[in-house]
Amino acid sequence: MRSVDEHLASILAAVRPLAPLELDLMEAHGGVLAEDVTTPVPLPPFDNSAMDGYAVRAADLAGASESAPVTLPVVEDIAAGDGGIRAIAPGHCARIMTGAPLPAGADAVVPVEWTDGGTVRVRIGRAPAEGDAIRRAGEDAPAGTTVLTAGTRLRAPQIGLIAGVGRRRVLVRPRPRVVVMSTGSELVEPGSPTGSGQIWDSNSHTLTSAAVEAGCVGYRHGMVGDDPREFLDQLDAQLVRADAVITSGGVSMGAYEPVKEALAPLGTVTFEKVAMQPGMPQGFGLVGPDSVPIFALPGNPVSSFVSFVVFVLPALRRMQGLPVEPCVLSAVAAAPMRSPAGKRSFLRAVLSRGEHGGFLASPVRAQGSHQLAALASANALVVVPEDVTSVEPGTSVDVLPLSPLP
Ligand SMILES: Nc1nc2c(c(=O)[nH]1)N[C@H]1C(S)=C(S)[C@@H](COP(=O)(O)OP(=O)(O)OC[C@H]3O[C@@H](n4cnc5c(N)ncnc54)[C@H](O)[C@@H]3O)O[C@H]1N2
Ligand code: MOO
Repeated sequence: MRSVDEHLASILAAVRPLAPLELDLMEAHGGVLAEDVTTPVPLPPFDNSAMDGYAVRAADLAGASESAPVTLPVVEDIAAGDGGIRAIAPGHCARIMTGAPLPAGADAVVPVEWTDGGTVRVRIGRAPAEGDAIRRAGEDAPAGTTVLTAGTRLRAPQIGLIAGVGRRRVLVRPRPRVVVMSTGSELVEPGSPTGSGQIWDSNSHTLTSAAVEAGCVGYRHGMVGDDPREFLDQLDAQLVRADAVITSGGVSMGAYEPVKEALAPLGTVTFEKVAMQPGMPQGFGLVGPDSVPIFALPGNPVSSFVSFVVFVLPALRRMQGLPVEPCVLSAVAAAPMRSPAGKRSFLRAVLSRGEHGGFLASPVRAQGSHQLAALASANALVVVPEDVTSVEPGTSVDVLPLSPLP
């Protein structure tokens, strides 16, 4: 039997990062930056007001209070976007709005709430300190600063930042397009009634969602029956839109194993027994003229999801130019756990904060590779190494979190 590490290494050796493309920001969203982004201007680009109020010279208001307010003439109104060059002389002030450029000579902004709101003269009942309510040019990032580095996932704030430094297009590794196909003549599309012996196709939904959560574009092709010819035809039609293909089912020892029967003769996809639980039967290889990676995962719902986490996720990260090492946490086992000798087990568990701030891993009650409800109640996988058959409560275990940390 092949080890988990050997199987993963052979996958990673075959998978390359996608070529970077220059994309418009809205298309780049979700991709991974393939260049460093430097701001050509300071951020903010000019000194401006943080409040709606009055731009003043702080010295003019020294000692101002509610009982001894100071009245200043208002020489002008400055709105956000106002492009003129403005200045205030000693003993004067300007009405100013949030985001408007600070006039020369002003060194503080008094919020309108401290005043009577006057437009010709204004009475101010509190003394500001120098610099109050002023946003200085470059205080967020001086001109020439690298504000984002290659390898950063472009989520909403990063997209906003690139727009904020004036760029419309950016070089990214695009989101890999992942086609997901389920096989099995027992499968029915959810929403349609099942007949005797039939079940609804959950795997294509799980795996497409997992691909999207991994930063990819997911194309759920849905189900193919148990005919290898039909499977190959449909695969062929899907390859035009695929950077990777994931299939589930049809890879074990049964009489009808369409994925294995269709792909094994190609000579570019190999089927292995991997020493893990769940997820033992695995296929991986390259298909089509563009050598698209294909992951032929086992059909049991928990097995296919665990296989995704252990093998597909690192490959999809490699395709995006991201580090592939999983985030492994250390937790204390809250209950006993068992694992077959010679296999690496991935037990479904709930990770929580323990009494002393560390993590506690509580295995969920049902550990069968068909038990989807139990999987959905878990937020982590406890990894039990090949040479360990029993884990006692209170001992330390490695854990792969499946969702944001508790
Ligand atoms: N004689 C042996 N039998 C089996 C072995 C073995 O080594 N020798 N391995 C077992 C293990 S481990 C696994 S895992 C499964 C893998 O089987 P397949 O990949 O061939 O998958 P299927 O037989 O098509 O389905 C297995 C199971 O999963 C259900 N399934 C499949 N697709 C879906 C889907 N899209 N949505 C929901 N459920 C799905 C299917 O109905 C079966 O119950 O083989 C064991 N057998
Ligand atoms: O290895 Mo199978 O994936 O246990 O059910």
